[in-house]
Amino acid sequence: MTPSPVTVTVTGAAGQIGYALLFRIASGQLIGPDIPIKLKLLEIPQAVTAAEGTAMELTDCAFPLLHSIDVTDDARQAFDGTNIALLVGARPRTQGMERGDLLEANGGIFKPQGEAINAGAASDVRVLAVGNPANTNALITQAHAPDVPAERFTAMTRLDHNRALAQLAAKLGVGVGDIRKLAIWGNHSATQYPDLFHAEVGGKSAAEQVDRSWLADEFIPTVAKRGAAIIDARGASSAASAANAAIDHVHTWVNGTAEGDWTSAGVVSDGSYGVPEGLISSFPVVARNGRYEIVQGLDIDEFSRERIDASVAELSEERDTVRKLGLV
Ligand SMILES: NC(=O)C1=CN([C@@H]2O[C@H](COP(=O)(O)OP(=O)(O)OC[C@H]3O[C@@H](n4cnc5c(N)ncnc54)[C@H](O)[C@@H]3O)[C@@H](O)[C@H]2O)C=CC1
Ligand SMILES: O=C([O-])CC(=O)C(=O)O
Repeated sequence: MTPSPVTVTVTGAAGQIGYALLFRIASGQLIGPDIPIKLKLLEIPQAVTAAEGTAMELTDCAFPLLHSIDVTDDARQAFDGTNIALLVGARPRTQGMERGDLLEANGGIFKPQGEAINAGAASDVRVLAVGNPANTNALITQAHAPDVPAERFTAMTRLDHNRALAQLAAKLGVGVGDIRKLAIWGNHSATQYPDLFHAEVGGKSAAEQVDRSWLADEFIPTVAKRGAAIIDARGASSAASAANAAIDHVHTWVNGTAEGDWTSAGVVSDGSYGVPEGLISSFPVVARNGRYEIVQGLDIDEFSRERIDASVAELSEERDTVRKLGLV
């Protein structure tokens, strides 16, 4: 028997991540290879025609799993019945814009989307904020969807996680598949903390296999500033790697992490590791029974503590700013 279709909403569908993401979703890579997909694409009015063009190309792929495609500029319609909401469309920072201006502009996008999710999404909805500032955009969305359990709102730090895996694998001359238990903590920003102290390579501590100066002066800044390095090189921000990470995030959420491993995701803090309750911060997480859970009981040394605290302080400041703006 064919499983019933899953409805996936993608915002910012006409953007560069949207173009790298939609074809992979429609081909069955988001959840599983047998599950039909109903796509709902949300764009601003000026970009609806471009999104319709992408929808025409999706049709032309004749993907067996692609059940239907709706394109709209109406958030209520886009999130009606949605099971998985990928919030990609966001207001980018432009010249002269302060952080507060950026948060306010994004509040104008994510608040109505939260309300629309609250009003019409399926009862099992899962939400991933990709658009930056991803953690605080997820928080704003969650604040406006009080009827949806808070744990369903997440922010994407899987790209940072994947970047960290690739950097460590190259350094040690191993495959990314040989690395376990790496973690990104905090904000999806340059303050994030990629943590090797619990990571294992070949069953041994990763931190013990690299020297401290490489870890502190090369690994951490390379991972944390990778987004900016891509913009410098490409003249545009990461798109295919971001789409890939969004696929990974949802696939793991639905299908689970491997035994003895974990991944990284921005999830609502329950106060673990001193991260204020309610902030959407990246943690090491396992996915079990369709839920992301924060890995508990890790020892955090002084080196890690300082860096986690600095990134979490930035998240708290962002929350204070959006509170003052009445957005949460
Ligand atoms: N969390 C992460 O790891 C990463 C996040 N990003 C972020 O993802 C976001 C999207 O990136 P790109 O696709 O490259 O940007 P883009 O500028 O190519 O596309 C964004 C699209 O969003 C649309 N949009 C704007 N407001 C909207 C609204 N209210 N409703 C629906 N659509 C709306 C725009 O019309 C545009 O088509 C950016 O905020 C970027 O900074 C990018 C890479 C990694
Ligand atoms: O800075 C950006 O817009 C892109 C981004 O988040 C990343 O590549 O990590």
